[in-house]
Amino acid sequence: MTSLRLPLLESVFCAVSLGAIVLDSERRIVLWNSWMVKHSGLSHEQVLGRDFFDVCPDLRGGRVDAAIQHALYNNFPSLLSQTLNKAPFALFVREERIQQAVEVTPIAVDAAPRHCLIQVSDVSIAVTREKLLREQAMVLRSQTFADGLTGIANRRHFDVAMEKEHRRAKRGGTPLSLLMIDIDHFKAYNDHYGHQKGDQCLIQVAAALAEMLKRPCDLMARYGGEEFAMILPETDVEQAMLMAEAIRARAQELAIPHERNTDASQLVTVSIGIATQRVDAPVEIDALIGAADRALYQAKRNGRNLIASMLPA
Ligand SMILES: Nc1nc2c(ncn2[C@@H]2O[C@H](COP(=O)(O)OP(=O)(O)OP(=O)(O)O)[C@@H](O)[C@H]2O)c(=O)[nH]1
Repeated sequence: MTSLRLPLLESVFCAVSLGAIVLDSERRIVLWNSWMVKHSGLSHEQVLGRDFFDVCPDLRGGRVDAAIQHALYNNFPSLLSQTLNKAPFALFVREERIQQAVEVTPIAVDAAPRHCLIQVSDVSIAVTREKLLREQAMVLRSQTFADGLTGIANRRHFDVAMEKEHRRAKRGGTPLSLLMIDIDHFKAYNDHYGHQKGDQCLIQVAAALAEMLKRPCDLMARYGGEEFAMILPETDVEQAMLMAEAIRARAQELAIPHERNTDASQLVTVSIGIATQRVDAPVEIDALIGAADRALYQAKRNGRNLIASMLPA
């Protein structure tokens, strides 16, 4: 019976679709199954009886080495973390290195010192699927925070960023400015040139103004239909004024014709409202937004293509 069982066991080991290697207590290879032959390109004859680290020199001193020592000398099994050991063995499928999960288990052997079994599973499909899912999640996340028309940050992104920057400004004792930017007479633009041209105008203005932001914490978002908001951390009133003037000028420089604009240029122009939270006078977010809105209204009332500033109360 025993004489039948050994060849049967060996056949089973060779038939399984994962890598199986058995090492004796001297770390010599006593079993190297067909899966290993197929994917390593090393035949039984080339490996059996040889020192494991002569066959796989790259693994010497690494995590697989430590796991083998644990199994042989401390009788501890190990499961190697996949994130740290993506593909320790040089195993390939169609010239692609196989992503691996490796398990090292001590094995008690009758009348001989302990051996160990190394199991290598191909997890390439799972790893690829996981990577794809992660990428899809990132795309979805960026879509959730991006405006569908202009591609800049949307209102939700603005709300999250505003909360964060407001907290940061309070904690760090730094000023925080908010700009509300609105295209002048945009209803008339749509009526005159059509909604599609209106969309193109929004895309062009959004891209040009967003490009002006150079610091990583600055954010431009589409706040409403034809209204944009800019969060400028660590920016005081004077700096915000300079930025707003540069934005106003940039919008006009785009030279988008707007025959129905009351501005003499007959080009698309923007009005801008500024509100700044001073270091010595912190306010709630709503108060800051309210002040920027009122300032924008003031700029419109004063004639458009203008900038106005309000103190948040
Ligand atoms: N094409 C286009 N138009 C939009 C979009 N969102 C809002 N609008 C239009 O923007 C216009 C905004 O008009 P109003 O709020 O009356 O203001 P306005 O005509 O820009 O005038 P002032 O702001 O006072 O200078 C409306 O006609 C909206 O239909 C959009 O995504 N695409």
